[in-house]
Order: sequence, then structure tokens, then C-alpha cells
Amino acid sequence: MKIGIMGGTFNPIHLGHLILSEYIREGLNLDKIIFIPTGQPPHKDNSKVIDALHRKAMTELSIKDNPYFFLSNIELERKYKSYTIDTIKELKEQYKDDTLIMIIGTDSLMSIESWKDSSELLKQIDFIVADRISREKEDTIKEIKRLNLKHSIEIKYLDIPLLEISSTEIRDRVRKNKSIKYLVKENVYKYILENNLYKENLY
Ligand SMILES: Nc1ncnc2c1ncn2[C@@H]1O[C@H](COP(=O)(O)OP(=O)(O)OP(=O)(O)O)[C@@H](O)[C@H]1O
Ligand SMILES: O=C(O)c1ccc[n+]([C@@H]2O[C@H](COP(=O)([O-])O)[C@@H](O)[C@H]2O)c1
Repeated sequence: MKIGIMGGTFNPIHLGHLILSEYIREGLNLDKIIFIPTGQPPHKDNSKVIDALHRKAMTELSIKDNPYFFLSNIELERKYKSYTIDTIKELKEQYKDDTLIMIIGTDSLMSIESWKDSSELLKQIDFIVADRISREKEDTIKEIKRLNLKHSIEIKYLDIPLLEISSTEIRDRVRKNKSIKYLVKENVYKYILENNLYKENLY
């Protein structure tokens, strides 16, 4: 099987994540995609990220109507920071006979060399990159070429329709009492309102 791995803080998960994942699933003919909410995001101030239980619940609500989408608790259950290299090593043990492909946006690509054991990680698993409007396409292609050459790897790139939604924008809009309808799935929209998420300036 070909399995996509979609990791993220998902604070909250939004349509950008879902559309990106669905295009990549189709474009690469993946058998499934495993969504992995980070427990303790390595590069974000953990005290500023909403409780993992809420992020997990919103991820579940977002993917439940897609038979190709699954959720893994692998990082949520870990007591230390969610380093991707640890996750990939565990998953490769679990899915010995399958091909794993890590899905990332361009912002993640640009910082990937600062990730834990990045040289090893880049060799351990294939990567597919999706663009974000905030980045110039040429910069993305240039960075992919540089990383490919430096690490003797082949990072894939998929040109997908750009949907510049970010979790940051969603949290800002909630705090300003602006609408987030259509930026997240309807059930997540309700979940955020019902649980009064992101009202405080903490997240
Ligand atoms: N609209 C989008 N288009 C393409 N990739 C995206 C988009 N939003 C997020 N991603 C990618 O999804 C992964 C997880 O993203 P994350 O959960 O940090 O969301 P985010 O919207 O970037 O959050 P924040 O605004 O809080 O930083 C990252 O690799 C990121 O690059
Ligand atoms: O392993 C690392 O050092 C590392 C550093 C930063 C981010 N990541 C992973 O990259 C994915 C997207 O991260 P983020 O912070 O944009 O939500 C998510 O799966 C993180 O665990 C991983």
C-alpha cells in the first residue's frame, strides 16, 4: 500500500489541510492518508497551543466522512516533543510492507533542515510538498532542487490549487468575533463555537 502521512499541529484543522490531502491522495494514487496531530509541537510554544484533546476531536470530525482518511494517536500519546524522525521510525516498523510518503506544505519545507535529525529523516521517507500562496513557486522549486542535490533524494512536488487558509488566521478571526464558516468543516465550526475555543488571546 502507498500511505500518505499528514502531520500537523491542527490548531485547528482547516479546509486547506483537507483539500491538500485529498488532491495528494488522488494525484499520487495513495491507498490512504494517516493524519497525525502533534502532541507537543517541536517548533511551537506548547503553552500557546490548545489542548491536544480538542485538536484530536476536530481532526476526527474533519476526516470521518472520507474513507481514505485515518487518524493516528502516535504523537498524542508520547510524553515528549513530537519529532517526526521518531514518528517515522515507529511507523516504518508498523507498516513494514508499505510505502510511506510524508506530506508537507512549503513553510515546513523551508524549515525542514532545522528538524531533528533532518538528514536522516529526509533519507528515511519520501516527501511530497504542496505550495502555499505565501511562497513564490520558484522559491519552492529551487529549495526542492537544493535539498535533492544535497541529500541525494527526490522530494516530490504537486501543483495543486492554492487555498491560503491558515490556523493562525482562523484563531485571529475567532478572537475578533469574525466568521470562520467555510474555513473549517461545518462540524468543526460548531465544535469551536460550542467549546468556546480560541476566544482568549492564549492560543
Ligand atoms: N492552506 C494550506 N495549503 C497547503 N499546506 C498547508 C496549508 N495549511 C497548512 N498546510 C501544511 O499542513 C501542515 C500542518 O500545518 P499546521 O497544522 O501548522 O497548519 P497552519 O495553518 O500552518 O497553522 P499555523 O497558522 O498555526 O502555523 C504543514 O506542513 C503546513 O505547511
Ligand atoms: O521533527 C521535527 O523536528 C519537527 C519540527 C517542526 C515540525 N515538525 C512536524 O511538521 C509537521 C507540521 O508542523 P507544524 O508545526 O507546521 O504544525 C508536524 O507533523 C510536526 O510534528 C517536525
